[in-house]
Amino acid sequence: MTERHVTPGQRAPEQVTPEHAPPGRGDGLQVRGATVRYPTRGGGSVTALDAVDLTVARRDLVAVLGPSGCGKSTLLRVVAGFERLAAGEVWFDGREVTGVPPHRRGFSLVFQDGQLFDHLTVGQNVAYALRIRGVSRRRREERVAELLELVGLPGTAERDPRTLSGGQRQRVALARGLAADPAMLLLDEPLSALDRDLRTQLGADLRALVHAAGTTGLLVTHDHDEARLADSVVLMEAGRIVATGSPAEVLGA
Ligand SMILES: Nc1ncnc2c1ncn2[C@@H]1O[C@H](COP(=O)(O)OP(=O)(O)OP(=O)(O)O)[C@@H](O)[C@H]1O
Repeated sequence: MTERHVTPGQRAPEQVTPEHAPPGRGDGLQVRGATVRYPTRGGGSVTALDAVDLTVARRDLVAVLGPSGCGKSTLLRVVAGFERLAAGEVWFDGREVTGVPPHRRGFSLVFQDGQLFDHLTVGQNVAYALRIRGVSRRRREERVAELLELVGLPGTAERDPRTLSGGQRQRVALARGLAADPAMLLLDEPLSALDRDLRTQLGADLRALVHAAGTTGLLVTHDHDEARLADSVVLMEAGRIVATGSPAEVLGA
């Protein structure tokens, strides 16, 4: 993130931060004033996101960290295009995408449990988006081999996903998410279903993977160690961003 060294209350007056720049300028993701309210039973509403500003520079991996219910997943869904905003805007690479439906944003989502298709092979899972796009079989096979290599599972294209470990399945889910060259990779607690060792292993690779794939990543997590893997960390509380900076700045050394 370009405002990596800026935390609330520490902004030098002469500094022009992306928050103050008009949306549309600059590469990467800009969320401006995003507000999401959910209706409650009594006819009122709960504010899940309260005028949130978020900037993610292209090719960075940013972690959104915070306690349960603080609005992390809602923010991720706003970026993905699954939430109706009560106020605010979402821009990517200088283009406003606020009203653009999820499948037209060119972003990929990876969830906690990977959600692989068990009736398909590993390779068919990874190639899924390419097949829908009509990419030739030969090119698909090449790309699948590249991606499986990238996630540390070379030579597994013919495997049945049910024979893989939890960590391997998450790697396949990441490869599948990257197959269509997404402009953004949106990761919702991608490691939390894994046991500690696998979490450490895959976590250590995650930032390198995002960088190697040349994509921009947003990682939602409630785990401090997981957040440390990112280039920068955004800390949320009760629907607001309360700190932004490098992992050391936000979480301490
Ligand atoms: N569909 C919904 N209808 C009503 N309220 C919702 C809905 N989705 C989320 N909320 C509320 O919005 C707030 C933010 O929820 P969100 O799922 O974004 O939090 P979170 O930080 O991702 O939590 P967790 O880590 O537990 O997944 C919470 O108070 C939650 O109860």
